[in-house]
Amino acid sequence: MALERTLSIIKPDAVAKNVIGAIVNRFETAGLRIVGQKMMHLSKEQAEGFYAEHKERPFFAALVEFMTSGPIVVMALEGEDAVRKNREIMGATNPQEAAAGTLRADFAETIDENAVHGSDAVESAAREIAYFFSDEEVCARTR
Ligand SMILES: Nc1ncnc2c1ncn2[C@@H]1O[C@@H]2COP(=O)(O)O[C@H]2[C@H]1O
Repeated sequence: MALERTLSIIKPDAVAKNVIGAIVNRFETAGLRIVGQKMMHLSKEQAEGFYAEHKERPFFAALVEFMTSGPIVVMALEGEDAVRKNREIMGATNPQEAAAGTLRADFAETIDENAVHGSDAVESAAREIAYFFSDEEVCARTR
């Protein structure tokens, strides 16, 4: 299985609930390693740019408003099969459909405020990591 990197965002609702550590613990327990991490408060332009693929969707304005409503934690996660593993840990986009024990089942109530984001493919992961992190801010694990 391939060593991959993926982008994870702990969204403003989850940061407000003070569950950053609980969420990070799920990733680490599953064998994913944090190779980049920072807290940010996105500007409208940063949020619009990150979610540009959704700009024609009816929920776009609400999504940008939500993602700029408070700080977020962005992380580059590394591990075997990291993209799929992250998505499995997160659960379905809509928390009402998320499997028991997943982050969205445990920490989110609505599809609009669903606690976490994760890249959906290796290609989008590379783009999304580069959106938030410079090369120097992603640190290969050397031990
Ligand atoms: N109908 C919808 N389909 C997909 N995403 C939605 C929808 N409504 C709101 N969203 C939000 O838009 C976000 C886009 O990507 P995320 O994985 O961050 O999580 C998604 C949801 O929080």
